[in-house]
Amino acid sequence: MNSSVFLGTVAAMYTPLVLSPGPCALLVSRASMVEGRHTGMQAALGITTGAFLWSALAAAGVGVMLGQWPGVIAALQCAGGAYLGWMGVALVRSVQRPAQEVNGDGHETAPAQRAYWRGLATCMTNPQALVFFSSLFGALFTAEVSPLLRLASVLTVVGIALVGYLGQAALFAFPPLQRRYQASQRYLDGVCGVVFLLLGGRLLLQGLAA
Ligand SMILES: NC(=[NH2+])NCCC[C@H](N)C(=O)O
Repeated sequence: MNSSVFLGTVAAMYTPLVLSPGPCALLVSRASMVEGRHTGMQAALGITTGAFLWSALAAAGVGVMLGQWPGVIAALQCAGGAYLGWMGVALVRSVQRPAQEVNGDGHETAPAQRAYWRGLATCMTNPQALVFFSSLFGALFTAEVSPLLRLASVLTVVGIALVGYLGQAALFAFPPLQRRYQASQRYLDGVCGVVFLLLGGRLLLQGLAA
């Protein structure tokens, strides 16, 4: 496979992952709608850092090795499940709190900075990312792939993540969308929370059963 076909394959595989709905997309869109574009962008940067780490691991061949150590996959599934579940519980609980507190700044000392770390943690424990980078994507990097092409692949992933998630952050900071979200925040947060809880629970069960 020549280099441009290889990088085209990387892009064609990764782009649908970025565009598909999931915990990362939820995190960025919610951060942008609730706390504004700056916080949404920090979440996007955190996710991009995670995409960099995942793709670098995959390009270094660790992704495929992971698939051969079921214990590591199981541990990651448990960690990911617990993290998603914890975010789900926090969202569901926020629904019961008085409205101001949900948006309140009292304990949200550095939401933007926190959003970065949340983005990174969400990406690293994202079940979709785990499956993608440890199997499909990891399998691209056979022994013949040169180090330069591996590096270019990582940069391709980082570029797509950056454009995709910063784009989502900008889109959801659009005032009419923000207003609409804020009008039904409790309802949407409850739904997001339950989705996170279900995803997390399923992942945890998979990890424990493995
Ligand atoms: N590095 C990533 N982009 N992670 C996978 C993201 C999958 C999905 N789009 C989500 O938002 O959850």
